[in-house]
Amino acid sequence: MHWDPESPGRMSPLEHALVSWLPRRRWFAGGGRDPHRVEIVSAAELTTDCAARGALVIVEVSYPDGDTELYQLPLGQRTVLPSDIGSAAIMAAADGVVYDATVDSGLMGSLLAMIGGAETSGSIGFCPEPGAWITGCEPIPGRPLAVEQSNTSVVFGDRAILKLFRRLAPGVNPELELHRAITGARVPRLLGAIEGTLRGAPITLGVLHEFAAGSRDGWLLATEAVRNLVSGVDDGSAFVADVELLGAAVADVHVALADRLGTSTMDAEVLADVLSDRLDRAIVAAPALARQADRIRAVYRAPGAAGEKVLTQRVHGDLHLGQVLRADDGWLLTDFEGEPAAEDRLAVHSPLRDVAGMLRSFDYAASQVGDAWSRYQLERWLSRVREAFGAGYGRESGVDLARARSVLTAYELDKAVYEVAYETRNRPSWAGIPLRAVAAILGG
Ligand SMILES: Nc1ncnc2c1ncn2[C@@H]1O[C@H](COP(=O)(O)OP(=O)(O)O)[C@@H](O)[C@H]1O
Ligand SMILES: O=P(O)(O)O[C@H]1O[C@H](CO)[C@@H](O[C@H]2O[C@H](CO)[C@@H](O)[C@H](O)[C@H]2O)[C@H](O)[C@H]1O
Repeated sequence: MHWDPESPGRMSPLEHALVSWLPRRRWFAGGGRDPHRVEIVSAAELTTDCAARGALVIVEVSYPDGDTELYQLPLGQRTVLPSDIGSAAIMAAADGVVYDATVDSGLMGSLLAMIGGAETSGSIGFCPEPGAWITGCEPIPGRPLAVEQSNTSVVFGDRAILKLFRRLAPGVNPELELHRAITGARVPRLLGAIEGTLRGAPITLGVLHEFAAGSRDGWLLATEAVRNLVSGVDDGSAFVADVELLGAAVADVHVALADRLGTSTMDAEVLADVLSDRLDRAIVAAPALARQADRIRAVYRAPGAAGEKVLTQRVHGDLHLGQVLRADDGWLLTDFEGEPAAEDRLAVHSPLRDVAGMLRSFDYAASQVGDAWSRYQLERWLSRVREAFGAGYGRESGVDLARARSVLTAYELDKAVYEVAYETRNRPSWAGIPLRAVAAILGG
């Protein structure tokens, strides 16, 4: 097949086509660089009952500066294409077109059935979780989510959602590792996974979860609440009450992670060094931060100066309103992969890191509208939201956020600094939101 690995050194026609196709994908993380070489390093053939061939392919992308990255490409090949294939087509060959298979509902159905059937293909295993309804299931057509993010998620009849990781790193993906550990906590139920080995190391290609049908994400709900507040539809109290439940859900997940994966302590000086390294990297993307660097580092050092120890554990790592779903029976936390492209040298953090992420997210939501009167209203609403989140979090975890103020402030500042870099790279017109937060924390 076109996706069979070639002998090293030569690029196949498909690899050539991928050199220009890949950088145009939303999930491609090359940071504006164009690869000069793509090599197929693994291909696991799919078992299909439709008129298509398919495979889960792993490619290694090389850049002129010597850097390399691994990506997963689910590929299909057909002579008669599915309708609406759009930009999924990669290469036309005499025996059919090769395309991104996530748009092919039949091939995605085959993938689901392979997980249900506990199949293996090459070095890849399709693994149902014990007792999950997926075991032995028939293929259900799958449709990709309209919003493409860092990865590609495919929904099966509102029953299951399969996240196919795009950029791959050796090792078990934390999304799978943490979900397996905290089954029963406020996260969507894990139904299965696609995992295997590459060059002798474990690798996770996909995770399958119960789909939270009818749920809405926290960002939609928060920005709707902000609009309703400023247009006088209501006083924002309904969302404030819901945020207390969100605080309790985050605490529930933290308690489960601590119970099942353990806790440890860290000197606050170590945390200050880690946050300081992150600041150095943020300054590369957003040099304007350099002017405030000394004052930022002073905030990071404050807990150490007070002789504090920091309780650490596995955490979510990139918690914000877009990562929480309000389902009929309460909030669920999703997407445990941590920050995209995280270069953090710590595997564990204080759970206050996630609390800080949510607090920053409320600020983002409140920054979506803006004249002087609404700013005044929104500042008051924001205090209520922060208080409600802290109350729910404290009730469920026993942690009094007011007593953890200096560590929490260090994490809030760290998140705002990260956001300045993230926005400068990805959405420059949003950079003012975290820049104002950095100034407010330093001034307060
Ligand atoms: N179990 C689920 N049920 C319903 N929607 C979900 C579920 N898990 C994730 N989603 C939605 O799918 C989208 C992509 O998920 P996410 O984990 O954030 O992917 P990515 O890693 O690509 O950022 C998000 O909009 C999220 O709200
Ligand atoms: O969802 P991802 O894991 O890709 O997270 C990245 O992108 C987020 C934006 O989509 C970014 O979040 C920032 O913007 C959000 C509003 O769009 C806001 O709610 C968050 O608080 C803010 O951090 C996230 O930081 C980034 O890692």
